[in-house]
Amino acid sequence: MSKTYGSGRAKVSALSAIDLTVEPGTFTAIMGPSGSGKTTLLNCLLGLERPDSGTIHLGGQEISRLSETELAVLRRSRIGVVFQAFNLIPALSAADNISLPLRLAGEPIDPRVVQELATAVGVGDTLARRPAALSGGQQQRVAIARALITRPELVVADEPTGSLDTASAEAVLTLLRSIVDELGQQVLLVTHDPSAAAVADRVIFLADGRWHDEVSGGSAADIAAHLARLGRRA
Ligand SMILES: Nc1ncnc2c1ncn2[C@@H]1O[C@H](COP(=O)(O)OP(=O)(O)OP(=O)(O)O)[C@@H](O)[C@H]1O
Repeated sequence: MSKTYGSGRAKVSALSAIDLTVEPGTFTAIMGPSGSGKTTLLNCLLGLERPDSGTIHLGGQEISRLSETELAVLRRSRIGVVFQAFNLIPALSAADNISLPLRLAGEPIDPRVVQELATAVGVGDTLARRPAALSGGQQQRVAIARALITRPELVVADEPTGSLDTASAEAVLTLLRSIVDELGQQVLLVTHDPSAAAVADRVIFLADGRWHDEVSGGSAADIAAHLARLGRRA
């Protein structure tokens, strides 16, 4: 898959010759220096950007060929997204934030299911509160519950621990790991943090918009050393 921005002298090759298949039940991290194409890759996967050429597969389906309407349905029902900045709606309670994707899809909301999911991610006793009355770690757990409420095949997490203290970050990573191990869903994590990436089964390194290489089962130290070599190259 390739993606170019601009034209003529302003042309930037954001991604070149990337062929990515994210397998069910796996945890994949994407790393790379600033400008290496991580956000572009996520945006293509979410259907927010279209690759110029090539393919993206999700669960055996080629999503790069879907229409805008099909992509909107895909984003609403088959992919859950977690951002660094939580992106919760301030005026809504935690419970209403969690159930928002169902409401937007016009699907019925079962308060017991919301309660069960909130309890599973560790915010079962804060459902009536608005985001401002929650800690950063609690807000991210609410955001993860919101990402999971439609039972998506894929959860995409873009620097989900970037705004959290170390203890909350570790708790969120453990939670993301359990989504893969216990629920069998797949997680794709974009991170600059080698200790976050070490939670993944497989770490893909991008450099200059290209798939550079990958490491499976590496420790945080292995991943940091790899990233440092890439950074020196860039
Ligand atoms: N909308 C755009 N128009 C033009 N160029 C863009 C656009 N979006 C990204 N780029 C360029 O594409 C390349 C890849 O950018 P991208 O944001 O995907 O990198 P990244 O790895 O996510 O970086 P960071 O870690 O800093 O967020 C960069 O050279 C960037 O300047």
